Amino acid sequence: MSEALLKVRGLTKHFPVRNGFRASGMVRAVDGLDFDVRPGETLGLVGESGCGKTTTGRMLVRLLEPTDGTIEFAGRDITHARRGALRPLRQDLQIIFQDPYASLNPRHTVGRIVAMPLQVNGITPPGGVKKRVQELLELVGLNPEHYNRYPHEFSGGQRQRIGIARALALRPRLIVADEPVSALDVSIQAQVINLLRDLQRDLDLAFVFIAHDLAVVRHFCHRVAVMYLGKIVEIGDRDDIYTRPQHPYTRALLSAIPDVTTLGPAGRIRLSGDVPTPLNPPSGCRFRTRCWKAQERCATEEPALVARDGGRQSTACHFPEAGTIAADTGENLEVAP
Ligand SMILES: Nc1ncnc2c1ncn2[C@@H]1O[C@H](COP(=O)(O)OP(=O)(O)OP(=O)(O)O)[C@@H](O)[C@H]1O
Repeated sequence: MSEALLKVRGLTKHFPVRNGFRASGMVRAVDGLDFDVRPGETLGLVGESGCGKTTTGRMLVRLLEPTDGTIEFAGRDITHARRGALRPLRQDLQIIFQDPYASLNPRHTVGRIVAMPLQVNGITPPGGVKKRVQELLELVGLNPEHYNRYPHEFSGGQRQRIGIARALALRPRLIVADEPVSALDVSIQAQVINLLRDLQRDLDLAFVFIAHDLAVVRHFCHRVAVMYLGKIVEIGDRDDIYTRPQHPYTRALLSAIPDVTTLGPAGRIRLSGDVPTPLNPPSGCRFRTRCWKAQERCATEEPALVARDGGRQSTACHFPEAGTIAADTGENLEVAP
């Protein structure tokens, strides 16, 4: 098994909440994440809105300063890398944002947008910047002749392709893709996902793929980490997570996918109540206030991520589920080309 490209340990982000000038509390957005990503691998980060996915992604590419924990990339501790040290890092580590409308400067041509990372990093590729940008446009399925056009002249899917071309300009080794298709029509989503998959194969890219849509994650990711209220509650190989989820929350999330109809005897699991506030998360297991299996111990003892199945799957639950999901969930979840 190859060495981890990205190694995250105890990664934490707390945002202070102010009442006027006084700090009145902490939003515990991300609270002690541990995970690795190997070269060429895609790790899916899934969970409901507000569980800390975007905050995690932004810390990974150092757009946000972690409160605690460490981020190691290619054997280097980059947790608190300063501006000068970040420059070479930016080449290896890129981000694609959710909103292809907001993430492209409307006053710049496509050529200028895609060339920006090259120029900021003072890189002149052989053959020149224009040639490289046109190659990149071609690589993501856009017409290189559109070099001088503006973002508003493109559809949503095409704009996301422009964002992908920009992320690829420096030949990164890892891309954090933050909900890259959720703002797009379903038919376009499949095209962009297939593009990312092709690029991954051809360029040996690693991805941290942030999404709330479990069907998309299944199609694209090798491993999956399920987050709830700032914590990873379960992480493992994709097929294990989808067919043998052990954490009640993972089972509930999976049961909400329309095609997963026979989730054991329970069928569709409807979680009661709202996600508690990260300002004051529940003691013990954070999921316990919505968990049908919760017992006294869950309120007092925080469950650790415990590896099972020879380390392929780890679950943070005092009373994990056993057994396989009966449904053949694979085929129905294919994203059409
Ligand atoms: N700058 C900030 N200041 C205070 N709280 C913040 C800040 N950024 C995020 N949060 C809070 O941190 C928590 C996690 O937010 P985050 O955006 O990371 O979640 P998410 O899982 O990506 O959700 P979504 O899918 O809606 O983007 C939320 O409660 C959010 O309100």
